[in-house]
Amino acid sequence: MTIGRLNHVGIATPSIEASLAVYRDVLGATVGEPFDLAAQGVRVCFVDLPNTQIELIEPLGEASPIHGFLAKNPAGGQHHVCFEVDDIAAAVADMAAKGARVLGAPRIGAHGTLVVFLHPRDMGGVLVELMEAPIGAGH
Ligand SMILES: CC[C@@H](C(=O)O)C(=O)SCCNC(=O)CCNC(=O)[C@H](O)C(C)(C)COP(=O)(O)OP(=O)(O)OC[C@H]1O[C@@H](n2cnc3c(N)ncnc32)[C@H](O)[C@@H]1OP(=O)(O)O
Ligand SMILES: [Co+2]
Repeated sequence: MTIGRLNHVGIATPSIEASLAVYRDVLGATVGEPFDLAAQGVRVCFVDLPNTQIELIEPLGEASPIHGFLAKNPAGGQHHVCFEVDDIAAAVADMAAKGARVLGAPRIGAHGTLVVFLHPRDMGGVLVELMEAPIGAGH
């Protein structure tokens, strides 16, 4: 497996509305509309940049996978990086064969394609998301 483009950087925040205001009103970026992704336990808002996206994520309740992160980092902060891959099943098999802990089965992510996470202890302290690139993404 070879990782492809940096699809997005995930930023955990206690308030999507406050964070998107910073990107839109202070930094001048184009921000999308926030939406709930209940299956992943997060509310999401994308910030469009010329070369990638910022993914603002706010927890939907205490069962959210980012609840613990925000308990340790109440102001929020960088949570994960997401790289595109061509074939997520092949990527999962390759990562497992190389000893990286794959966190659960692939599931539909915020872009409507399959995503999977790799444990930060096996990724140099960074939570890594692999995302199957949309067909026709042209990379
Ligand atoms: C919007 C949908 C989707 C998309 O399409 O883009 C998303 O991005 S959803 C994003 C949120 N979802 C996830 O994060 C799912 C995967 N995450 C997990 O399974 C867990 O969060 C976790 C990574 C296993 C952490 O579990 P948790 O119980 O919160 O923490 P622990 O205390 O057990 O942590 C163990 C260990 O890992 C360190 N850690 C935790 N989170 C991070 C992080 N974001 N970045 C770097 N390191 C992290 C934590 O500090 C512990 O380290 P040690 O103290 O050294 O053990
Ligand atoms: Co993400």
